[in-house]
Amino acid sequence: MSIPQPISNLTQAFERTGLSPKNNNTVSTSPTASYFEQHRLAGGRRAKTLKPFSTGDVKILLLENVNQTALDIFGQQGYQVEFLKTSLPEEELIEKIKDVHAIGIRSKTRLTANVLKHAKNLVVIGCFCIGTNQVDLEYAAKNGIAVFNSPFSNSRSVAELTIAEIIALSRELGDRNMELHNGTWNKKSARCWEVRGKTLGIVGYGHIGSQLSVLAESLGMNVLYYDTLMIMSLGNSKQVGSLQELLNSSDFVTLHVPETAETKQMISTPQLAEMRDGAYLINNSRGTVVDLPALIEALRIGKLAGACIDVYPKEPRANGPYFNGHELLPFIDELKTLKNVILTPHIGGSTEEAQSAIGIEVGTVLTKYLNEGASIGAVNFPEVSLRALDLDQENACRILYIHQNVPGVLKTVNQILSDYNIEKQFSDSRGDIAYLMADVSGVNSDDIKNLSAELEATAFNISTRLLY
Ligand SMILES: NC(=O)C1=CN([C@@H]2O[C@H](COP(=O)(O)OP(=O)(O)OC[C@H]3O[C@@H](n4cnc5c(N)ncnc54)[C@H](O)[C@@H]3O)[C@@H](O)[C@H]2O)C=CC1
Ligand SMILES: O=C(O)CCC(=O)C(=O)O
Repeated sequence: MSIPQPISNLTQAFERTGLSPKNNNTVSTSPTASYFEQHRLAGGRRAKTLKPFSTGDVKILLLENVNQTALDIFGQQGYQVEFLKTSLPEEELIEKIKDVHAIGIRSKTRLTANVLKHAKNLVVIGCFCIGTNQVDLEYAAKNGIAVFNSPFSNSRSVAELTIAEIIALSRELGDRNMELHNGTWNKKSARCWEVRGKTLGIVGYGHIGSQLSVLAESLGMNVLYYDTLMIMSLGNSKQVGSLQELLNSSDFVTLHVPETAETKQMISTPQLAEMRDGAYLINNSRGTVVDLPALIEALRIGKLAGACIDVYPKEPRANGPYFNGHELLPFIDELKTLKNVILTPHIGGSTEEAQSAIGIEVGTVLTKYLNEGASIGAVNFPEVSLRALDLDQENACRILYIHQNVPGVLKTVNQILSDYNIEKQFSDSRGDIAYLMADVSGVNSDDIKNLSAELEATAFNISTRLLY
């Protein structure tokens, strides 16, 4: 596995290749030839390599041990990458985010409005995971920062872990393992079951829930699911009309919903009371979805026969002991005293396959956004893309204009562009934000500077980038 180059080495490498930054405060959007080797246009035409309007280099901060595959992609672009294995405390994050153009995180780094307001050069955020609840998506959009995630690259890993946990709970594997590690032989079958013929209740039948449904049926389980949307049942699974119906009818309940206001503590004392006596609960979604003290009580009184928990209301920033007053401690201390409780450190999506696929997926979309402006797949932003300019298109530039979604913008923009030939143009909006991409020909470098200045000066401007 190659180790990311320190920034100083990268700078030297840029100097050798003549791509050295002259001004570190501006965004370079200069992809390397290798990127465009992979991006040929249909019909054998070659995509034109868009060069930066402003000189400088893209600086990317990657936190939380993002996979090597992403580092390789950014490395090929010649971006300056700073890579850290952990997330950062807020003050350090604010310091580091000040001058980066892109940031890559996983589930722990909180990109709040307070952090993002310091990110003056930030163009794009990559969540190298499914969940995006850790980012203030609205604040980011209003400030012209697109956010991308990886919607399904780790879904299978979570589904497989859940299958393993269903069997582990049913056979009390965690306890038998601990006992033998601690010197006790305890061969027992009482209250240990096969999973065949049991009912699995899935809350949230999205990418993970539906994949899990197929795997569970292959083990001979009956599958029920509850979702706020009407979703096609896979195999013999059945959608139920209410959470209560699912809780009443399931031997295992597993949660696969996102963190939202509606899912906060959706499993608390009343819902636990609705579960079957001796049922099991699995939470591999988000820590806020389950009321942990209520779960602890349900386990303590024997209402539930066991639980698996992968996610917690507040999780440690880095690997290692979480003691020293961490919020997790009181919960874990109580959970440790209970039978048949399996605790994992948020590893649902942590497999080599998932992390490598996520690195490639998010690395690629961030690169496309930085280099071409394509926002397809953004979770907080209008989704816009244009086919590339042809290699032989001289004197052309691409305008990326993020603006407030108010009447009169296009009139103003088209007025500014009216002296040039607009090759193609596309615009879309999402809530208060709109994004216009236009390829304009017949422009020289002075025209490009003027266009940029005029667009930035419009009253609706949030962010303007020009690529040529
Ligand atoms: N433990 C881990 O390492 C991982 C955890 N996750 C968590 O799992 C969650 C689910 O992931 P996916 O299946 O990919 O998401 P998804 O978006 O494909 O599916 C979520 C489903 O939940 C449903 N839903 C939303 N609110 C609901 C509610 N109040 N009641 C019932 N259903 C509701 C949605 O309609 C959707 O069908 C993620 O948002 C993430 O927080 C994801 C990956 C790894
Ligand atoms: O692997 C991670 O860091 C987070 C996984 C997760 O929870 C997600 O993908 O939403």
